[in-house]
Amino acid sequence: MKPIVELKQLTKTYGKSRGITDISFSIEEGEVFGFIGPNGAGKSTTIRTLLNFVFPTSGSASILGLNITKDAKEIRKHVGYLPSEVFYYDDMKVIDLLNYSAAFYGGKNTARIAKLAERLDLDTSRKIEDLSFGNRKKVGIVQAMLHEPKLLILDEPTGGLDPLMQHTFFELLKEEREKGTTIFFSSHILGEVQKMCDRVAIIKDGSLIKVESVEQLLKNNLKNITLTVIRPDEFRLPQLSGIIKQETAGSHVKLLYGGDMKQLVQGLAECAFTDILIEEPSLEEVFMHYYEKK
Ligand SMILES: Nc1ncnc2c1ncn2[C@@H]1O[C@H](COP(=O)(O)OP(=O)(O)OP(=O)(O)O)[C@@H](O)[C@H]1O
Repeated sequence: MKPIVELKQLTKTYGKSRGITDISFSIEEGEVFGFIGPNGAGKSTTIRTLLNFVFPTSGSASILGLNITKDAKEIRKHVGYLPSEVFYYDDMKVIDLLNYSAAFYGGKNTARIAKLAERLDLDTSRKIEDLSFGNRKKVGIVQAMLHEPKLLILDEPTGGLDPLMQHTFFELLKEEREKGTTIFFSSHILGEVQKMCDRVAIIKDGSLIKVESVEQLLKNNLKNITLTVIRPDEFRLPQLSGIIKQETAGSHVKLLYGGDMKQLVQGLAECAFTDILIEEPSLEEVFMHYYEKK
């Protein structure tokens, strides 16, 4: 299958300030692809570079086989973009802004606008200046989706939406996915990524740490192990390379373990403990492991 988005060593520096360095990954058609990283990691910079709002310092990227700098105008026609912060001309009515956006894509899309607004409970007759932050976000969502783009790029899409609206929003995304739309969204909320995405790229300090399927990330053989011990202060674990983290809380010794299970069992055979609990770590713990590793 041909990638719909492809980044090759994409780098963007802002003067002396680091933006992103050597980012390479690709997104296949029809995928829901998550882009996750802590604040300042470089998610928005990557997205803004892809959409030609800022110019890459080096490297290249393509969307739908088109070059992000040379063919930016053509790319815009097929992409729906929701920025992390939405700014509008305040004295415009919502419906006028949305009609104006539809005209930009060469259509009217009246029925689609009305349907999306209804789903999101957005009153399009109101002036933008009268809208709350969350309602402005809804305007951005309708704007991104109204021309039924092949690719949706959403930068922190749920910020400002209440939980009920987040649910509706994800339902909308699922419907888009079923239609074959490719979705690329950045987030720092792990639950969202786990729920929605096929694959995920993890970014930290401007560099890509990992690209992995959500399923594989959770299967990465990391285990949470809790040992109940009789004398915590006297308890000594054997030196095992798979022990990533160890902490003692009361009579419990907790390990994050990522090594060979047989070695662990053999090592523990010498230890004094009364109970053992082996659990899958949460996606959050898996991510923290990657964030902390570099
Ligand atoms: N216009 C700019 N001028 C200078 N430096 C910038 C600019 N925009 C971003 N940066 C820097 O680039 C790095 C990446 O920032 P970016 O906003 O892309 O991160 P992010 O992952 O989107 O973070 P957040 O979740 O906080 O939005 C940061 O070090 C940031 O300070």
